[in-house]
Amino acid sequence: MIRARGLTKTFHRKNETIRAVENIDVDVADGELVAFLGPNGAGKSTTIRMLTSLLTPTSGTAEVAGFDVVRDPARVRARIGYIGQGNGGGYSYKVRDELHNQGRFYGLSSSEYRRRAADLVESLELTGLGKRGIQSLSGGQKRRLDIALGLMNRPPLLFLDEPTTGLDPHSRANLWEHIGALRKQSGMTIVLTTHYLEEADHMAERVVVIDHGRVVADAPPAQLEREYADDVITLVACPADASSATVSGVARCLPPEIGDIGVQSGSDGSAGDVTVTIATTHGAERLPAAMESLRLAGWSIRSASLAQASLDDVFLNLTGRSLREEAA
Ligand SMILES: Nc1ncnc2c1ncn2[C@@H]1O[C@H](COP(=O)(O)OP(=O)(O)OP(=O)(O)O)[C@@H](O)[C@H]1O
Repeated sequence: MIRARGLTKTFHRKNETIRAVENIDVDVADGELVAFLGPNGAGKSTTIRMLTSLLTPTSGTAEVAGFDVVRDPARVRARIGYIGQGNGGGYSYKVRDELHNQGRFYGLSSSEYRRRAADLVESLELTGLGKRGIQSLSGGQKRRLDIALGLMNRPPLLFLDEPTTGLDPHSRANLWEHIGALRKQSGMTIVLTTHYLEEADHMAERVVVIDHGRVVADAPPAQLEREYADDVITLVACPADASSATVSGVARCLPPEIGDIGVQSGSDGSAGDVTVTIATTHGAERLPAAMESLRLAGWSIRSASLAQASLDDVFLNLTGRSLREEAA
């Protein structure tokens, strides 16, 4: 669906040169859901705007839905839906009129756009709102209307630029349910931008991490977490058998291949405890083995916890900065 090579966009403002996107290669297969993840100003929207033919690349090439974005922008636009960051509907218009107008812009016949609008109103839970002015809709309803507008032409490829930013958690979950259902119905390919880590983690099949205009990683979220971050097991133990359990021996009783082991005397609860941390891959599988090894060495386990690697850890390890903190 998408094949971009060396995509670059440089803006010139007064005496300033802004390298918004530098040399991005990206491929998206038919039916995939890919998230572009990165902090504010990373270049996500600029990339999407080049892929949707709204911005001309400074250099590089992109084929989208089979057509070159520079040579054949009209054919690209006929095959995509694009939902930008702002709400697309005109505020003084009514929901149904906006949908019908969108259908007209795409050259659908009157019966076609009426049928399509009715279907989308139903599947995006906008039933009963057709005659409502757009300004009176809630944030979640407005965003669902945006998606309906982007889908009027039945595009095989949908671009969503921060679809859930500004929505409360309930509306975000609800929007995702709708996107998931539409995807199931139509097998649509989706490319979205987000800085919500959980969203990229749970919804996307592949995450393209973008920082300072460059792709710094591109893989399924689980693979990124395996390759660029560790799970951390924390065990708090106390000696069950004082004769064999020594603080200095605690690391030795764990198999060395389990991961990077740290040992500290004491815990929040008691100075007689020992706190063991293990940075490792596949933490969930290794946790029981670590507990068993400690038990066999004469420790009794007071508590065990597992912090699984997240996309924020991935971002931190790749860039030295926390995406979560930057977003906050
Ligand atoms: N039209 C423009 N003129 C000048 N600079 C621009 C223009 N559009 C974007 N930029 C700059 O390019 C860089 C990338 O911006 P872009 O909007 O692509 O980032 P983003 O990752 O989408 O950020 P956000 O998450 O905040 O939307 C930023 O430094 C931005 O200020």
